[in-house]
Amino acid sequence: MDRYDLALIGFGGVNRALAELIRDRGERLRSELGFDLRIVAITDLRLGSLMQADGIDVAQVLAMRAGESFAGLVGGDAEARNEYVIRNSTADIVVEATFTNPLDGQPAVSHVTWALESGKHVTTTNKGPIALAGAGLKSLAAEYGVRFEYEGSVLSGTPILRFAKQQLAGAGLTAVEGILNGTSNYVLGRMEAGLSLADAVAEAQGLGYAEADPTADIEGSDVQLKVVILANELLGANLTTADVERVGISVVSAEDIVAAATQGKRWKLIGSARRLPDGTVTGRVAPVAVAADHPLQGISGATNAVKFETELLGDVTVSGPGAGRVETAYALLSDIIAIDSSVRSGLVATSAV
Ligand SMILES: NC(=O)C1=CN([C@@H]2O[C@H](COP(=O)(O)OP(=O)(O)OC[C@H]3O[C@@H](n4cnc5c(N)ncnc54)[C@H](O)[C@@H]3O)[C@@H](O)[C@H]2O)C=CC1
Ligand SMILES: N[C@@H](CC=O)C(=O)O
Repeated sequence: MDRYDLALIGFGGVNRALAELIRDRGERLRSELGFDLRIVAITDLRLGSLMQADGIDVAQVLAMRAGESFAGLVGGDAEARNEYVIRNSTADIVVEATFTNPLDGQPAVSHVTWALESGKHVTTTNKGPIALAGAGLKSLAAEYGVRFEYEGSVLSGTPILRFAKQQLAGAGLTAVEGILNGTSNYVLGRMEAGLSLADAVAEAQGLGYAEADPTADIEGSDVQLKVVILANELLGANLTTADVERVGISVVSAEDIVAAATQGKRWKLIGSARRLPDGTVTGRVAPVAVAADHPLQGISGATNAVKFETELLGDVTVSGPGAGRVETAYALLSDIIAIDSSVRSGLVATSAV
């Protein structure tokens, strides 16, 4: 396959960054990866829908200003006609990057369902579909002979899901623990520097780290979804969010931060999943004041880190970007590379369109 056509569902920070990568690095990606990427459809609540089977002029849509809509363009419509576009566009791959809904994953679960049912591969950075409907969507992908990829759902562009599945296979993974949210880690660091919680959150929003509703970052529900994903994907569990106890960083006051610093400690929001001796898997999210000798103490800003506890290797810790528009767009690219690999090895078709 020498080209994949993409439908972008949601055109916010992450999918715009993917479009910019295609615009700015298309040639380089082609020579490094052996295929072209072309965008043939976009939908967004604020812009509407656009379908152009011969390829959308990416520079033109990236230059559109707030308040403009796709309605005036050939193949454009003022409404985000997600189901129609997902089912009827000529895309090989649907790229889902709408808001994460931590309650039921909708409408992203439907977006992924429609794409798989219409024989299109899916890549998503949206945590809702995999944490809240992962098993069903994976079965659907298998039924329709397409790939469902979601590397960016945990640690954005840092490829810890594939790393653990492929490189730690057979090592006897027993627990996963880490800093899994870039916004809260950034905010805690800025509060150490004297900023208020609200000002620090505003900075994280400006940098593209925060969820559309940053309560998910601050109150821990974003990490709760990620703990569910890690437990189910890597520890063979079947957890739901109700199984994962959750406390967010709003309980940590400026005074708590100063008090921890006087003891050489730093507050971190830690998410963990652990297999107990009886085989059950537990999950937890809570802020912890970690001491200087803790491997996660030095992880600052939007950087995240995960410690994998294994029977054969002991602890293996991976750190890298946990949030950010370009970093997360890279996760989508890594998923497309995984899809290409399956297509080239004959495991799946380009798409069933
Ligand atoms: N920004 C980051 O660092 C990371 C983000 N993610 C996830 O990636 C996804 C996208 O993130 P961002 O681009 O940062 O969010 P964003 O808020 O910048 O963009 C989301 C876009 O989706 C659109 N949208 C929402 N609901 C829609 C619907 N029903 N139909 C059509 N369009 C819709 C919005 O208008 C918005 O433009 C989210 O689910 C987020 O949790 C995952 C890892 C890191
Ligand atoms: N808002 C999230 C984005 C990635 O999942 C974070 O800050 O980690």
